[in-house]
Amino acid sequence: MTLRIRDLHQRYGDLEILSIASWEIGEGIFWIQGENGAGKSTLFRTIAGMLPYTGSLVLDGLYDLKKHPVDFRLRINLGEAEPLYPSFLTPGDLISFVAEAKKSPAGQSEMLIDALGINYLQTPFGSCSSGMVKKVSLAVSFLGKPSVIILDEPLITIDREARAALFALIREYRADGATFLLSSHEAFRDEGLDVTETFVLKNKTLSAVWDV
Ligand SMILES: Nc1ncnc2c1ncn2[C@@H]1O[C@H](COP(=O)(O)OP(=O)(O)OP(=O)(O)O)[C@@H](O)[C@H]1O
Repeated sequence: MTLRIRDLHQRYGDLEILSIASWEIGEGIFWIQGENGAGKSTLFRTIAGMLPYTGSLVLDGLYDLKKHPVDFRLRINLGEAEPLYPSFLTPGDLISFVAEAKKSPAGQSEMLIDALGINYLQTPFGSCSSGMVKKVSLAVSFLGKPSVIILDEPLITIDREARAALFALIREYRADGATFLLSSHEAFRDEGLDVTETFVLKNKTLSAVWDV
């Protein structure tokens, strides 16, 4: 079992966004659908250990986020839908910092920088285009040896070449055992991605979708 959720509740103030009694996935590529505001980004941030929650989240059958926060976070990466970084920081700074935190193997940062065409390593984020910021956020979500990579709306703002490079990386990491949770309002059908299962987030919970 790659990821197991039990009795997960997530709220902002008095507003409950998630109430998931039980959800489990093995290895694969999972597409998470949902209308605007359904709570996909909230779900992803919660699974990535970025928001307080009640319930249990277990990765690889071994690491409970509450009991093993460091081991859990080392093995799960999140690429945010609309990433925001301090304007004074450069892509080079961010990539080196995350590479160290994620125990990235030698040469991996350079491979990702090259694959995604990141050519403004020393330009502060404040002067980078939104597509460049997004490419950097995608690059850092592949650093280390993650069991699960969550990509929230990975296709927004990136150009055609970066899109092709992203799908190639997803296929490569999947072949190496990584599991993906992807959200997108666009279908992935034409991209040659073998989606294992599709779920829809609706009424605060996840349900399987059989006929997409
Ligand atoms: N920090 C926050 N504080 C309070 N409410 C929030 C916060 N973040 C999100 N919400 C609310 O929680 C709900 C779920 O938002 P979320 O961004 O998770 O949805 P989403 O499915 O990712 O939407 P979209 O497809 O539009 O990106 C929305 O009603 C949103 O307004």
